[in-house]
Amino acid sequence: MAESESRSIDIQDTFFLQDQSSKPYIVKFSTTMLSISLQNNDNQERSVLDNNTQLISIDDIYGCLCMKDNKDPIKCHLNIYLYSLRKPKGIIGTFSKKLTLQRSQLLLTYAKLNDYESNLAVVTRWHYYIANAIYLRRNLPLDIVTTKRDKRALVFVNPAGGAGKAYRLVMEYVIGVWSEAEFTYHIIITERAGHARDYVQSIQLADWSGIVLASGDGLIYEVINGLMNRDDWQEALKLPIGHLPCGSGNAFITNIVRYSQQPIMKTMEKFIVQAAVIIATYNVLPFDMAVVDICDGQRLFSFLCIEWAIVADVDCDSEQYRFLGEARFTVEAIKRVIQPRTYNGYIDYIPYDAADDTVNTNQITPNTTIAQLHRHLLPFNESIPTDSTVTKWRRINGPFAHVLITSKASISKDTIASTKSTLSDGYLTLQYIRADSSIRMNLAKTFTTMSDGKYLDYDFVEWMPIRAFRIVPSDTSGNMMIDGEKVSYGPIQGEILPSIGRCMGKPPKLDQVSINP
Ligand SMILES: Nc1ncnc2c1ncn2[C@@H]1O[C@H](COP(=O)(O)OP(=O)(O)OP(=O)(O)O)[C@@H](O)[C@H]1O
Repeated sequence: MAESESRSIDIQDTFFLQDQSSKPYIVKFSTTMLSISLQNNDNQERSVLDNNTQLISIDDIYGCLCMKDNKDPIKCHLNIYLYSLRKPKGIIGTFSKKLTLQRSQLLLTYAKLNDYESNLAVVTRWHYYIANAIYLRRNLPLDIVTTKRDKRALVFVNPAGGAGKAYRLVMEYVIGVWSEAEFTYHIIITERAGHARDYVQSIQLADWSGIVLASGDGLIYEVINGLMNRDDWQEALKLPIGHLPCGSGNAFITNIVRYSQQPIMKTMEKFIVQAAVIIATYNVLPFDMAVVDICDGQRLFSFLCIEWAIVADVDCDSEQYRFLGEARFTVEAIKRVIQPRTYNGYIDYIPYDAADDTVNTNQITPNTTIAQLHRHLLPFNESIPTDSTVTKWRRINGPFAHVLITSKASISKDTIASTKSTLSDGYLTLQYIRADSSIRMNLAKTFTTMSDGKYLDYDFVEWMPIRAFRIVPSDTSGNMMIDGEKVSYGPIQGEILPSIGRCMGKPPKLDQVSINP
């Protein structure tokens, strides 16, 4: 079927609904909507549902499958899978007006013709139209459509991530959704730290539709750095990355869901289903990264944050409470607020200026070098000029209590560190708190308002959008982290790489329709 033809389909037929098997319904499908109406005796159609519930938006359908009836040898079913805002089930739904995202299914039964093969042929045609409409509404970039449509996603499951439940969560909550969506994949269970990084350095890029990490943010960082370490990193970067939240922080998928404007599901089980549906029906979205040089000479790539001071200490030292899952950060933060440390050194930075010359991702060709991405940074042995009349660089001297540089809004599921950031806004946000006589009180206020980012409103928290930075600690030991992974302690510098990554996400939904099939 030509693409132009599939974009303008308009089909209708008569089906039975699973729970109302004696009444025929007229079902229409028109690329963006499925409508269901009861057929009257005089063959007229009549809406069976109230005004809010008679239409199903294609945006809320994540898959459909044809199935044989297990009793009647002639009937064929079209099972349609939905993930949509609905009233909660049971007693909560009776009293609550709030809608929540839920999986549901609509079973349409076809039995108009006299034999199973003929009924199956009709249902197969419906399946084809609906599946194709789901694919087309994803609006994928041409290179993905032409080279990746029949490819599987490479999925890494980290059995050591979070509270160690990744494999169980994937089997219990993800595989079913992906079968219903006909999303194909190949699973690898990581055997050690560094396994996924090594693996992606030698994959054939053409073999895979994308890479999915069932893990926390640490494995995403590993895979991004594995891809960036390839000679063909320019091509490798085009593989979309998906995230199933199975770690402690799970910031990557949190930022993706935030961007989609869907409510973020509270429980781990519902959150992973939400991510599985996004991945199965993903749009390709760009995300910002940062190139980061560390003191031992390594050049690394960050998608989330560069931590020093108290946040790095909390992140690193909470490893001992890994069995607590996300709660590990809270336990360590309380300890650190009671006994705060001060961190000496200085921070150089270039303020963000939208008019600045930055790397345009469309300009990245197979010949682009990493050095060409790295526009503002100088070798560590060259000091940064600080005369503001001749340079864009500025300096802030410590001592500090808190220093954090982020490229996304959320640095974990429960922490918003930059309320205005999106997936790809083209800047990093530098924030810091000075170590002064109110340090304990200021840190207590900060940690108790991090869940919604309100701490950024306090006068003692300073923050600004920046293009590049260099942090030079004067202490010789401590914790320095990139995306939650510990790196060598010492001077660290970095620069934003706008929109250089691709992720499996969902654009904001402007026309959300409420459904109740
Ligand atoms: N089989 C394995 N055994 C031990 N460690 C592993 C294994 N596979 C991966 N890792 C390492 O586990 C580390 C943490 O992984 P991950 O990010 O998935 O979980 P997390 O740290 O709990 O979550 P978050 O990063 O969101 O806080 C990563 O650095 C990764 O290299």
